[in-house]
Amino acid sequence: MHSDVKQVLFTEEQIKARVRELGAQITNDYKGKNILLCGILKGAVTFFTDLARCIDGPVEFDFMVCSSYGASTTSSGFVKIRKDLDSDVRGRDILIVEDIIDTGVTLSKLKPLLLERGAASVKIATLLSKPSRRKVDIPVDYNGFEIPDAFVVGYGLDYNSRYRNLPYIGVLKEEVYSH
Ligand SMILES: O=P(O)(O)OC[C@H]1O[C@H](OP(=O)(O)OP(=O)(O)O)[C@H](O)[C@@H]1O
Ligand SMILES: Nc1nc2[nH]cnc2c(=O)[nH]1
Repeated sequence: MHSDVKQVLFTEEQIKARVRELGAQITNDYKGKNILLCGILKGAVTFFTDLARCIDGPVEFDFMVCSSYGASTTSSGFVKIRKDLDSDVRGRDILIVEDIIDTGVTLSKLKPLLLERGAASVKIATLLSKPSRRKVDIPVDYNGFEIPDAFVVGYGLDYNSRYRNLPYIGVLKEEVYSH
């Protein structure tokens, strides 16, 4: 375990097993469909690549970069698209892939946007969800794990751009924040 981490919430093995379950569920639900898998960079990248390999069926990849302002305090947080999808989404079955849903503001803006653009369907897969932090009610179609209101890192999630490469999900020691 990294010396900055005080507790491992989910081990590499636990994550792998859960991602396999989600992949099987998605495979079953999307039979006969061609999924446009949309990863929200950067945090989702690890989950995205693992989940994609657990889906048995046709999948295309696309990515977005978003940032939100005011999301932690208000449901009317502003979400800026820093990099848009390359694909024309009209008539496509989109599965948005996120690492974590916190306030829900990011997805509450993205989902209607993709539907407005003419997507046939838009569903959401997230590795982690913090329901106690929700400001906007957003239906989550595939959820890896519900977690309490603790700041977690690893498996794509960062603190100050670090720890994304940890293979597990962990809680940082308080002293790491106070420096
Ligand atoms: O539910 P919300 O409160 O809207 O928060 C969730 C968003 O915040 C995180 O991204 P972040 O802005 O940290 O960027 P990153 O993925 O590049 O780390 C996460 O990946 C989601 O996109
Ligand atoms: N890295 C990281 N980003 C977040 N964004 C919202 N909650 C979290 C969290 O617990 N960890």
